[in-house]
Amino acid sequence: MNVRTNGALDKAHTLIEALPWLARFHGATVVIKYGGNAMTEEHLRAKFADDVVFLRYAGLRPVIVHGGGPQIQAQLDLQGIDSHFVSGLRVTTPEAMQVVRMVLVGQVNRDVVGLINRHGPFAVGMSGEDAHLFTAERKHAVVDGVKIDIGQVGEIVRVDAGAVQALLDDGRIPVVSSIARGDDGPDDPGVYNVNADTAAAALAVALKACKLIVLTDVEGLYADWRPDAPAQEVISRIRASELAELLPALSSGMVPKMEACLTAVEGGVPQAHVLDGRVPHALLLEVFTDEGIGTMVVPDSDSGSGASGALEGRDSR
Ligand SMILES: Nc1ncnc2c1ncn2[C@@H]1O[C@H](COP(=O)(O)OP(=O)(O)O)[C@@H](O)[C@H]1O
Ligand SMILES: CC(=O)N[C@@H](CCC(=O)OP(=O)(O)O)C(=O)O
Repeated sequence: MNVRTNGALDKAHTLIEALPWLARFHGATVVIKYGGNAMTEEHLRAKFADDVVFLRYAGLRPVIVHGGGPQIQAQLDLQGIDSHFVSGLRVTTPEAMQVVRMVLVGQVNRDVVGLINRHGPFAVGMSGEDAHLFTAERKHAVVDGVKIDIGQVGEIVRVDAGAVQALLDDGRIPVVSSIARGDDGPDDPGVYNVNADTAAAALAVALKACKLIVLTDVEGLYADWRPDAPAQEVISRIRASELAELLPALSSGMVPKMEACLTAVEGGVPQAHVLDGRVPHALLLEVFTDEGIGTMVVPDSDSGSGASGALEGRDSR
């Protein structure tokens, strides 16, 4: 066998490794939260779009919910509007809300749609306000047992996924901004800012997705996280009850991310993942390889033994 044949065999092996996953996920809905580095670095942005369109051609039904925290922050800074975070959520004044909505719906959503549509007429953008997709009520943060007003931040109380389902049935890739319409009486400000991880989880539950995948800028959930500490250990698989125990000890952006994974799994989504968006083709590595990558959250009832053969490797990680 020559070197060229070896290379071809490697490629064939890679394709065959994907076979059980292709069979398992054919026709399944996957909700992907797009954010972090994967969203800001040009070469990763192109690979993300390749992966999403690959999933679609492979017979899955991908739905994108995008973030945009850094883009919002840049615009707030430019306009001299003060903003800070409490428990991973942006304190949102009416002035900040206008910027959040403009940046997410008018800028980031358009960018993501354009990126995917380089491959063809797949992506259709929508705000969570459209067709009553997300309805929210005012959310308060609780710090050390004290309730704190964080402005126009919403807690999703209803999801009407009809418009998203219709787009999926039409072969499209819905791209959703995490803005919700308000519906809480006379004080209702009309529109709420929702953390994008939280919005993705709510949509994954409503769509009965087979996976929620959250892309971020770390390898996954670190067992003992400290900023700038080298070589930290990533938790590759965690059950819902173990995660619930760990949640109070988590900090910053990981709080809404892991809460989102827990909400999804407790709401019936069989697997929720946090993946490193800095790794090129992270999505394909998670969905179509035996090992998977990042952190996988599973229900307590998950036995950890796969259906057969190659599935066992990853399902028991
Ligand atoms: N246990 C943990 N494991 C991993 N990252 C953590 C942990 N606790 C806090 N973090 C921080 O959370 C950040 C991810 O949240 P965030 O910056 O909001 O991501 P994104 O922009 O992708 O939504 C990581 O970059 C890291 O600084
Ligand atoms: C309430 C709240 O915090 N909303 C977020 C919405 C965007 C988001 O979640 O973006 P990332 O996923 O990039 O962090 C914000 O205003 O930044």
